[in-house]
Amino acid sequence: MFGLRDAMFRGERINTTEDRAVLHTALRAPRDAVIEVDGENVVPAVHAVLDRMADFAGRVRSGEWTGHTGKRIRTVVNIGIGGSDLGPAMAYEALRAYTDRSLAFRFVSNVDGADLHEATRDLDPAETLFIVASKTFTTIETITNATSARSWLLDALGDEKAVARHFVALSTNAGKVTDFGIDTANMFEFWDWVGGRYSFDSAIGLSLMIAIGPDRFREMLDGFRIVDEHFVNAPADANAPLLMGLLGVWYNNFLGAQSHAVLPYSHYLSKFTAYLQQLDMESNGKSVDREGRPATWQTGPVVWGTPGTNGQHAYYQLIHQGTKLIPADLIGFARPVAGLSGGLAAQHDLLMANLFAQGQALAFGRTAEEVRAEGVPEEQVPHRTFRGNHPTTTILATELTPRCSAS
Ligand SMILES: O=P(O)(O)OC[C@H]1O[C@](O)(CO)[C@@H](O)[C@@H]1O
Repeated sequence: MFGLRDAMFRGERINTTEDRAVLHTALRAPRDAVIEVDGENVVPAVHAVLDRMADFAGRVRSGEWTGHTGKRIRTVVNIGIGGSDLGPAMAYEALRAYTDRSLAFRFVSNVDGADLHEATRDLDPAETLFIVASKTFTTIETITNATSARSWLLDALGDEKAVARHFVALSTNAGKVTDFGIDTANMFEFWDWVGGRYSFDSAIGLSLMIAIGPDRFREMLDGFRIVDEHFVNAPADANAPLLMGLLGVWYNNFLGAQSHAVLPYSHYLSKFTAYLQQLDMESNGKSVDREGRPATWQTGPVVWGTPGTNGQHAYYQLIHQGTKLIPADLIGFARPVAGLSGGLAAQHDLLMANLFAQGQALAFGRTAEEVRAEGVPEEQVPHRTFRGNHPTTTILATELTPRCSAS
């Protein structure tokens, strides 16, 4: 495992089926780092794109970048799917408290025309910027939605030249971007060594950078880097990514768990589990090993969950009292986000009390004796008993900030 980890950080082609490096970690490397792919240091190119993104994001945020008619951009619509949607959409929600509230952001992914319709029906085309996010620029959903968005814009503005002010592309494929009709001057590139599901701190994060600003975006990259360095340097028995991975192997293969619940006690993390589903299930959705031989072990669980406390009133019953073993991660923050005040900030204590109570109940359950001691009639005792001993991990941070969100 450590050998593969180190090969990954060195930029070796550990993705053997696509013969590629797996180097999303280079996206958050400091300016003076040297990370080579095929003998070329990729860090200067990473920072050149980050600088271009920062310049563009700054101009949209300040109003200097206007639409074709000279109106200020008011809404940014990201069109993408999979990693080109889930990452920026999740991070935008997570960091909403840090976003420029004078701008609106929408994320369109589904090829169902209703998605684009609902995202644009109340918008003024002259004030709308579309970001077409696609690593390959061949994905049918994204190209279809981008084509429809261009028609929507041109129907209103009636001039092909408007496309240059209202469309930018995020991609590795300059040829396809040009074929689509977006000038490569309006393209922010990334590279084939960035896997789609790991891409939101590449150019794919442009919508997020416009929302939170370049400085906050860089703080987020710092958070990623802290975890990268921890993963490389921490000893095995204190290495959080390693331990969490091993716990997954343990639950799945030795305790027979079929799924893994991720339960954030933060409304801002409402899209976190959906993002993790791609990260984990697209990565581990395999039934052969690296050499193509049938796997004789469980490769990955079904990842699922929604924010607490909503789930408590829906499916927690099955976690506590059902017949299945469902390991769970409970995620919470000591402080509410800065934007909350008064009674709404005070509700944070109630939220966190729920998290701690759930962790306790899942671990220790409620024995028949405890239930009887509460005066529950004997015939009700089996129905009120919780067996406990459900594996959980409680992940606590001080506050949901850009740096912390990446960790
Ligand atoms: O960014 P693209 O090339 O449009 O791909 C979108 C998504 O499709 C996939 O390739 C798989 O369907 C994902 O890995 C990727 O995130």
